[in-house]
Amino acid sequence: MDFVDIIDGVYVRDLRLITNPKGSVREFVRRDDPDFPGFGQVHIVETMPGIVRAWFRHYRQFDQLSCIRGKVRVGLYDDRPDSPTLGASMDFVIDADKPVVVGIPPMVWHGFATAGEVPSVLVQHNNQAFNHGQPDEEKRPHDANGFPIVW
Ligand SMILES: Cc1cn([C@H]2C[C@H](O)[C@@H](COP(=O)(O)OP(=O)(O)O[C@H]3O[C@H](C)C(=O)[C@H](O)[C@H]3O)O2)c(=O)[nH]c1=O
Repeated sequence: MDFVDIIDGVYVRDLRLITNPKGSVREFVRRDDPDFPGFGQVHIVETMPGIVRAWFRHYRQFDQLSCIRGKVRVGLYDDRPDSPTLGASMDFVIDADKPVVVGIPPMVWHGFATAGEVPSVLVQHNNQAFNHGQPDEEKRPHDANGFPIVW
């Protein structure tokens, strides 16, 4: 699942999964990636079945995420007035067994939900550290008006 340009600046890039009798290895983010946005922090997000985490957007922060357990539905919506893909949305499922990295630029609305019956786990790299006093984040309810994706 390699796709780009459905929403300007978003990408979904396949990660190589190396498996052997010991288990598996995958590279997530490298500083020599052509699209490396700079290091901020890495954090892990577990989400229970039936839970929707949406909607969010960041003013300055670039997110990169990958599913490392279970499956996660990802929804993205572009309402940036100056974007060539204004109005576009993406709605797809990522799977720990078919690893991808999803890149989400600042100001693109995004949300996640566990797809399936087991808790999902995302590993997330952001190009800035979470500011506890003043998060670089705007939130809307998952069922807010004006979004083209129904969770
Ligand atoms: C991202 C982040 C969050 N937090 C705190 C802030 C809250 O007190 C708590 C998360 O609470 P909750 O699970 O209600 O969060 P969501 O509203 O689902 O959103 C969070 O998880 C989704 C998946 C997002 O991508 C958001 O960026 C993130 O804020 O962890 C931290 O202490 N450090 C961090 O780096």
